[in-house]
Amino acid sequence: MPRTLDSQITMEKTPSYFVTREAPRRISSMSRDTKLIVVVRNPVTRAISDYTQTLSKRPDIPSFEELAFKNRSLGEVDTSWNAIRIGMYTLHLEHWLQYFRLSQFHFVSGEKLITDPAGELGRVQDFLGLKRIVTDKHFYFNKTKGFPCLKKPESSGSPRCLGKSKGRTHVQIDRDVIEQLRDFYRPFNVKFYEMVGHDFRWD
Ligand SMILES: Nc1ncnc2c1ncn2[C@@H]1O[C@H](COP(=O)(O)OS(=O)(=O)O)[C@@H](OP(=O)(O)O)[C@H]1O
Repeated sequence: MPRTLDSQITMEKTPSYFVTREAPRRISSMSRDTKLIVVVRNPVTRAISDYTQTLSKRPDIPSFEELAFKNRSLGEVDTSWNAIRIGMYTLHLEHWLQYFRLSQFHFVSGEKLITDPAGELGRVQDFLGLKRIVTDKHFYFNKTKGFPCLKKPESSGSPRCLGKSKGRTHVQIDRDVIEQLRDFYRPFNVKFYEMVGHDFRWD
């Protein structure tokens, strides 16, 4: 991490920190006061998004259903498949809480980040102790992309949306499979809401 002045904060992100076993120990040995921001979304949608991304790189992988279940008729979900395991947020959080206090975490709703980006980023700025500089006036809804985009990023004068790999059309998954996964995740979600004191309303 680069050195910073007292008036500066340094941010670093990678999607896999939250689910990487060694990450909390390594980060806490670097700084125990680090603030941690985690974007979470409905784990069922997350799993489908994850699969859609992998499929775009490796079109020959088995179907979502084949990977998601050990035994579909018995409803046995394969928790060793990363796309499933990552969405079991309580498992990961419990491990992080051996190194950090819950008050050091802020959980961003992946759903609200799309429907109300300014509101969600307002809460991030509050958590970081920053003035609310990023507000509604920085975003517009891009109908072609189907997502909010930045009106004018700092680095250029023209609007900017996230790239093609963000916001892909998801693979169609059978309704029953989705129901089975919802049932599977429900107890994990409820426990997660209790742990973080916020109901993300994923049901
Ligand atoms: N503004 C805006 N534009 C486009 N996409 C947006 C935006 N805000 C949030 N999202 C959601 O971000 C999802 C992709 O993020 P990833 O988790 O794949 O990113 S990363 O791996 O952490 O870099 C991506 O998930 P998918 O829709 O499943 O592709 C989006 O739903």
